[in-house]
Amino acid sequence: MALLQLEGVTVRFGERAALDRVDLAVAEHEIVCVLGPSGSGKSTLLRVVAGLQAADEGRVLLDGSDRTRVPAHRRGVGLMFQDHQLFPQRDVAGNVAFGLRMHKVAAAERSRRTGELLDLVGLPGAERRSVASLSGGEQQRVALARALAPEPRLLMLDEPLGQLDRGLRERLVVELRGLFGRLGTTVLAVTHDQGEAFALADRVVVMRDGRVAQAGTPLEVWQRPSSEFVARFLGFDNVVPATVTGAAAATAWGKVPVPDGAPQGERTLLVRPSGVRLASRGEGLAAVVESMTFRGSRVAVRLRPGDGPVLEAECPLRDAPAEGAGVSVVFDPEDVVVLDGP
Ligand SMILES: Nc1ncnc2c1ncn2[C@@H]1O[C@H](COP(=O)(O)OP(=O)(O)OP(=O)(O)O)[C@@H](O)[C@H]1O
Repeated sequence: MALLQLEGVTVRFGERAALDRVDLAVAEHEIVCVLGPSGSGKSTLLRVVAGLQAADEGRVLLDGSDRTRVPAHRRGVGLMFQDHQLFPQRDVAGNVAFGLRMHKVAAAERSRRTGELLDLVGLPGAERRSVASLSGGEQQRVALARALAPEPRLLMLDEPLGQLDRGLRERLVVELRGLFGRLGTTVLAVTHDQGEAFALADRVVVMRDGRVAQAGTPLEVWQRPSSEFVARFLGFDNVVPATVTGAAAATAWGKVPVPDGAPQGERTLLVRPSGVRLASRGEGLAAVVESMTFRGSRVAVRLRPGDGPVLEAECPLRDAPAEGAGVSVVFDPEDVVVLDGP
């Protein structure tokens, strides 16, 4: 049975549905990340599960029992907000133990648990430090320890690493995944950052205008975006209308080979940059190298073809072409995805 289940949940603000008949299940011990553009309903989803926002329609079930009308403080879910909202006048221990105090846990047990949690989040012995003296990343860890202290069955995180710089986020996200794995915490997290979501989650849910556009493992979503919207949201730009006939598609870039068994007819085609191969002049679609972005040992190449829209290609650093050079492009069907629908 799912630990958390949303059935047809709708939340309206005036005419507009911030959530529109959302169905979602989160299994025990699962880490689910909700992604989507600004305004797609991510925070509203968390607030409805936490009981901070009433649902106009539908049900929220925890452990199979309907909690739609149960107030926030009795739902047994933990929530960590974007701006981590630590109490500035309390020290680190005072912040971490806050929820335990609310639950009337005795002082000795509180301090034992606080020490244990600070070890867990990588801040051993920080009990007496003032929160103002902590770096952004340390404050984030304290906020996390505070959210974990009452041992919620379900922990909800709203942009958990939102304020931190990229390097720290990348490190913390790996630590968090390990931590949740060890504790067996079930997590529903919201983030803008795809990299973060894909690194943290067992499953990602992409939202669009209050609805679930796609849900799946990071690999599934990355390999097979369900729509042009999801493909573009993931940062793919090579998306064009196509007519698929047999093993090839007619596009603005000419004929593009498609994988075996691809759906036929009027479709939308995604070509991953890794499937745009630069060949010796004369073999395929003629294009000019417009610009390049260096990403470690690989180069993202922006191409201006003679026909059709700009193409993003990717190649190893050693094969990087010269800017302004004329090249030929051939497409690798392995990296072509025929999206469902036109
Ligand atoms: N209290 C409110 N009153 C009126 N409209 C609201 C309220 N809360 C949210 N909305 C609207 O509902 C929609 C979804 O908002 P929500 O905050 O859930 O989006 P989000 O995906 O979390 O966005 P962001 O990534 O910018 O935080 C938006 O159009 C927003 O303007």
